[in-house]
Amino acid sequence: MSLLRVGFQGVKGAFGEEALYNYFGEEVHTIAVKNFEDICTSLESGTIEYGVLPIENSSTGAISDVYDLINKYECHIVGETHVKVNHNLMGIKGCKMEDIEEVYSHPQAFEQSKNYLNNYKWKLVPYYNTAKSAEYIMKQGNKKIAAIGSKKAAQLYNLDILASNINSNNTNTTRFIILGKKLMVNEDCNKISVVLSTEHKAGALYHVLKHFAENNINMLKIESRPRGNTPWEYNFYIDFEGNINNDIIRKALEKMSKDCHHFKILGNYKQFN
Ligand SMILES: O=C(O)C(=O)C[C@]1(C(=O)O)C=C[C@@H](O)C=C1
Repeated sequence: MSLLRVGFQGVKGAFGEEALYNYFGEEVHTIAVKNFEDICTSLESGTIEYGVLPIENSSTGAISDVYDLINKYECHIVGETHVKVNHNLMGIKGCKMEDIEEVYSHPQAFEQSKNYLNNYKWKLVPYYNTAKSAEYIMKQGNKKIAAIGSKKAAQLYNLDILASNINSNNTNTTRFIILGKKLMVNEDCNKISVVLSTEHKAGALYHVLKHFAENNINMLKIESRPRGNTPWEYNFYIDFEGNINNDIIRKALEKMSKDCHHFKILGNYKQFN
């Protein structure tokens, strides 16, 4: 039997890899890619059947690049999972705090560890991914550079942890989405994500959102992102409860789409709890 090919960003020890195993279990063929966008292009080309991307963090909010990607590419959200994210400062064996001059990590990790990092004057170097930063530190073998990442990354790349759990918030959690090529709906799906844009006129968004209230549909989240080529116009990403095979939901979605310029169902999946 051939294993499912599932992609994550980074290298072994990335939080994305942990999310992947949480969702699919260990019996999968994992494929590591360099950038978030590579997950979407790999789905498009068929190199992977599913991909895992971080979309939101409990302390720092939306991961905007991923919001933009799921609108840009023909991919769909087929699931979600949460990972408790604890960040650790790590350096090569024998490295001491006073040796450190530069710290490598993903910008999200810097943001999530802001309070701790504010106590030091280190140069923060944004890098592809937390685990990729740990791997880089190992390869450099230089005591002046450290990385921020998972405990697993420290173990895998033979690094010493100099400070553990440096995240500002001890409930720090990242929500990951599972992307597939097609919309997948079964009776367990209870969360829907859509992206839409409206005309730039008074009441336009209200006319879309009123369908939620009128049909007693519970909205879970709304996020806005610039549309890019039309300054000061926005795409709205909305998560709400429901299954698209339900008549009330289907009719509400039809009406909503008529009140929008752009309307795309991103996915119907089982909410993580
Ligand atoms: O997966 C990783 O290790 C990453 O570096 C990415 C990422 C992210 O983009 O949010 C994943 C989880 C944490 O929130 C910090 C960083």
